[in-house]
Amino acid sequence: MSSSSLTLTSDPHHPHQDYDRLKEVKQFDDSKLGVKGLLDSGLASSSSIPLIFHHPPDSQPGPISHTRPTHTHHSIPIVDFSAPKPILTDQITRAASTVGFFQITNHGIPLHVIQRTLAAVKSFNELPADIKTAHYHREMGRGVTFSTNVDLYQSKAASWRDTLQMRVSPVLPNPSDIPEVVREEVLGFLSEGLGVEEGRLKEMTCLEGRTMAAHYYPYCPRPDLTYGLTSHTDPGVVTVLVQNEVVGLQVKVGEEWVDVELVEGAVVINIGDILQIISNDEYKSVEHRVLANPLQEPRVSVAVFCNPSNRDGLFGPLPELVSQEKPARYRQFTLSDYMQRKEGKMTTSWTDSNPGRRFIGCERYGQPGACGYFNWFDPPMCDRAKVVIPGLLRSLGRHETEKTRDDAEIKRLRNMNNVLFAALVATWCLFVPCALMVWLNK
Ligand SMILES: O=C(O)CCC(=O)C(=O)O
Ligand SMILES: [Fe+2]
Repeated sequence: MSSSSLTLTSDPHHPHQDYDRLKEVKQFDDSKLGVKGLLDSGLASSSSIPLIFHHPPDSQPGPISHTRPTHTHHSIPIVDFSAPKPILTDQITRAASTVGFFQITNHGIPLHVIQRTLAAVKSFNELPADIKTAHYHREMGRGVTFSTNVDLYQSKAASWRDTLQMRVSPVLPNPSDIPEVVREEVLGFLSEGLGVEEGRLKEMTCLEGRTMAAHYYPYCPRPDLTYGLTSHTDPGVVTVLVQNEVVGLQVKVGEEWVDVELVEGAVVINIGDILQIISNDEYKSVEHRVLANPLQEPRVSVAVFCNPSNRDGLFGPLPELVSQEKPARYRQFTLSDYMQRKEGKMTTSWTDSNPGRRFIGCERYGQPGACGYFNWFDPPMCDRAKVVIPGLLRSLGRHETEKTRDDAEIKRLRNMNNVLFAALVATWCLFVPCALMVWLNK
């Protein structure tokens, strides 16, 4: 679909009589324009953005100051990585067990590497629309997706952001993938801060499943109505993030939303849900969000999520952190179960147009009241497979019906056989004594 044939409702007071949100979300997604394309095609004006991006009035951010950061009672700790080890362990442990976020400086990653990475993400998002649309899809099984909001069909309102997501482990496509060194060291400190062996988290494959999300937050004409990224916690072990010079990331500390201050060259680290569980609640996975960008300059960030790569092993609070005074707060779970619960259930489609193609969707997808989350896991099927597979399935179905009919017939004949045999036996039982009597009476 081209931008000229895309019409999206904008006015919240006069929505089109038959405004169908899911239909408009799908039209927008099928257009493959992304938020940046929407903006460039003039489908969002200085005073309005499409209704699919409007968050419910009670959760809208309201007026946003162009001169943030705002002053709050709290701030996100900045840890100087060149400090002596005991100080580092203390600072990182303290941050991880309170606000769940910290920034590190003097980590040894050259500033130009960070800047180059962010510049590459910006350039990709600013490529001509026809080149970018070729990359736009949300099939997670391919390892790379580019789309507006990974949870576009799951959330109640879309957010003003396009994301390129990549699985970067076990094979790292780019050897200069920045945050690795830091990530390894930081995990070492976090293990030590927990009082467990330095390599403990690494041993549990906590570092090995890595996904990178490169976010692009273009200028939003109505940042008071929508978000760049809604409030969430990260599901994994830790997230390592670099951001450009446009603010927007906020962390919830108590009842306050605290801006993550811009520190040139710093790397932001936050604790994810799995580390909170493994640490038996010593470390905190804290809610954070990104405000829609009110500035002409786009906000760019690159996050690397570290997850255990062993999806079928059991995870839970480390035994050395469980005691009578501090019993286990969580039971053991496998990562597959955990992710399915978080993301939705993997199901295989058997429709004629997508026979055998797997998708991830919320339970009861398509039924009234269900969440509407749907994501193909497998790539699209070729036309020949769409003809051949349903044909084979129909033929299999026919054979199964015939087999069921044959089985029923065999059963009927067996029963009849049994009846006849019983009749034969009965006849013989009557005939033999009769014949014997006749013979004896002779
Ligand atoms: O863009 C950002 O600064 C935050 C990204 C984030 O929180 C995420 O991808 O989970
Ligand atoms: Fe996050």
